[in-house]
Amino acid sequence: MNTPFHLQKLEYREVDLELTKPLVTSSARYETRSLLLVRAQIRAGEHLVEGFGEVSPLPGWSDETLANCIETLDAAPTDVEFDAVRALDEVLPTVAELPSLRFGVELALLDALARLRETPICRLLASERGRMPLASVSVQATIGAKGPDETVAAARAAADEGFNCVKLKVGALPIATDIARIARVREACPTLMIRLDANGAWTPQQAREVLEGLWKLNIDIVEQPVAPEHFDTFVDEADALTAACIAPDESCVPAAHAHELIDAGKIGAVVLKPQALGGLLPTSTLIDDALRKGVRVVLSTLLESAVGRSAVAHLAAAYPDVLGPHGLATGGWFASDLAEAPDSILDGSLRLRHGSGLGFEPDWRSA
Ligand SMILES: O=C(O)CCC(=O)c1ccccc1C(=O)O
Ligand SMILES: [Mg+2]
Repeated sequence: MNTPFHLQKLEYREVDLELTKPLVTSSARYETRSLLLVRAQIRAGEHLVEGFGEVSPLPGWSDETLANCIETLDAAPTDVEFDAVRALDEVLPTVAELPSLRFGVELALLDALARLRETPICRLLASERGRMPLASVSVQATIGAKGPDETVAAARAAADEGFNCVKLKVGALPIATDIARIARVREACPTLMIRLDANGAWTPQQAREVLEGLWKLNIDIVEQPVAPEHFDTFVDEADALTAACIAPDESCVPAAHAHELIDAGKIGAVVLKPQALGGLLPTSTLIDDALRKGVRVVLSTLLESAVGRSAVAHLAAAYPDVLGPHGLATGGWFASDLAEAPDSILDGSLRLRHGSGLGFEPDWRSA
């Protein structure tokens, strides 16, 4: 990835994509997804290539807004030299300060560079570590905060489609309802891997009660049971086997805190969202850290379009030693998207698109 190149142009378009139904979590409700589709044009020797990226901070998830990103991008210099994509932090420091903007611009550069090399992004990333990429990655079915009957129906449908893991959103409904939902899914699907994501909604006391009642149901991971301000103490006070099932998600932002949590050796798993962590490369540093510490990694999206989802899928594919399943089965939430064909998920595995870079070119004109 140490090919020097010249960034000639960095353009963007604002895109609003409609969701099939509002996404409801314990903390927010989203009806459409607003993002910037970024296009970078790079020159290396006599070769001119383009690459695409997506900037999509999720309102309520971080302080950065699309307006901040636009303002910063408008003011950023182009016509700049890079000796490698990693030089982004020095070459465009204002861009690097906003995680989603850094993610989108870095992705456009990686996509362009991979196209220049005529190789998929996953291969570019894997070859840095002397690995071959995976052709498909294991993914979980993410199920929203629906009532017990609907939750069971969604979990059954996922299991019938071949998913071996579901993640239930919890914390938005009364605790007794959540417990009933989880117990009913376990009863209906005895061999399914079940994960939970509370998005920080429970108080430490509530989380303790729920977690105590859950061990019989064989829950794999509980994402962010309590809010970030309580998370570190909560983990410190949890017994070792409970802590092994707890994974920070919101608590992984900023990335420096994710490094701290991984290095402290107190959690069994970590959820990493490259969109919130500043890009694929900063996330890969965190994955390397987690692998060294024996912490399981789940890669996840922040409700991105096909561009952002593909980027995360390429990162997952670049790490054959990271099993997931990853939080990448969210393409179905979009009524319209930036790729022509939907994500190919069969038997709980997402197949990477063949071709250079991301494996497809979003339609710039109609975006
Ligand atoms: O991780 C997944 O399974 C899918 C993505 C997901 O759950 C999510 C999507 C948008 C915003 C927040 C979250 C989350 O993990 O909390
Ligand atoms: Mg989460």
